Amino acid sequence: MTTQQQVPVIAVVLAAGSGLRFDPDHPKQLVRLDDLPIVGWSIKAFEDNPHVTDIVVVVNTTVRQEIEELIDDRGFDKVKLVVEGGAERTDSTEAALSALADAGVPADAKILIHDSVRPFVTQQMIDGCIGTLDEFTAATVACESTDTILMSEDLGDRRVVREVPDRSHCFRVQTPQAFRFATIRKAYDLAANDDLFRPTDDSRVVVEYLPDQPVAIVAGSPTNMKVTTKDDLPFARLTAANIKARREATAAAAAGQLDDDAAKAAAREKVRALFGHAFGAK
Ligand SMILES: Nc1ccn([C@@H]2O[C@H](COP(=O)(O)OP(=O)(O)OP(=O)(O)O)[C@@H](O)[C@H]2O)c(=O)n1
Ligand SMILES: C[C@](O)(CO)[C@H](O)COP(=O)(O)O
Repeated sequence: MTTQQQVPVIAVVLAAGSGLRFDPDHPKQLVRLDDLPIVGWSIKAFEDNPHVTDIVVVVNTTVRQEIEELIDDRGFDKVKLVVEGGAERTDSTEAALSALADAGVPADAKILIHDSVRPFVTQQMIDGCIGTLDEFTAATVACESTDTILMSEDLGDRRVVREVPDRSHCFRVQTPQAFRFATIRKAYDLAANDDLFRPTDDSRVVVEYLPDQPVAIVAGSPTNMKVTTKDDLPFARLTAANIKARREATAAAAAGQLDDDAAKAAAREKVRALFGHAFGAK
C-alpha cells in the first residue's frame, strides 16, 4: 500500500459577490439561516472537515467587516487570509490564487473553491473532492440533471432549440471545485489574455485551457443549492431547520437522552412545528 503524501488542503470561500439578482442592498452571503449567516455555514463546513488545513475567504468592502467579526466570534481558526475579490467571480478566484502564490503555497497543494452562498455543502462532498485529487488534477461537485437540457440559439427576436443533449450526460455544476494548485494557476495564466472568455465557474477554465487534464465529477445533490434570488430563501430556511433538528437529535441520542428512533421522531416533529403550515400539515 502506498501512503499519500500530506499536502496542504486549502478551501477558498468566495464571498465577494454583490448579489444583484438577490438584493444588492442586503448581501445574500450575510442573510441569517438559523444562528449563522449563509457565509458562516460555508466556512463552518470547511472548518469542521478534518482534512482541510487552511481557509481563505474572499470578500468585498461591503461585507468585509461583518465577515471578519464572524470569523473572530466563531473562532474559525483555519481562516488564515481574508482577501479582497474583484468584479467577476473569476477575478475573485484569481485574487485568492495570487494571495496563495505570494504565501508560498506548494504546486501540489489541494485547492477547493466554494461559493459562499452554497451553505449546505456536505462533508462527503468535501472529502470526495479531496480524495479525487489523488487520481485527477481537477474535480467538480455536480448533480445529475433530472430535467432535459436544451442548447439554444438566438434567431433575433426568438430563441430556438439548437440541440438536445442526451440527459444521461447532463449535470448541474455545483461547488466545491477542486484542483491541484499548479493546475488551476496554469489554467488561469493561459486564460489571462482572452478578454472574451467569461466562464461562470472555475472548472471551465481547466476544460478550455488544459483539455488534456480531465475534470472528474464528484456527486452533488439538490440540497447543495445556491442562494441566487429571494425565491431560494424558503427552501434554504427549511433545509437549515432540518439540518439543525437532525444535529440536535444526534446529540441527544449520543448523550443517551433519547434512543435513535425517538431522536429521529423528535427532529421530524420540530421541523413540522416550524414549517408544517407551509406544506398543509395538521
Ligand atoms: N465578483 C464576485 C462574484 C461572485 N462571487 C461569489 O461567487 C459565488 C457565486 O456567485 P453568485 O451567486 O453569482 O453571486 P453574486 O455574484 O453575488 O450574484 P449576482 O450574479 O446576482 O450579482 C457567491 O458566493 C459570490 O459571493 C465572488 O466572490 N466575487
Ligand atoms: C460556480 C457555479 O455555482 C456553478 O453552478 C455557478 O456557475 C456560479 O455562477 P454565478 O453566475 O456566479 O451564479
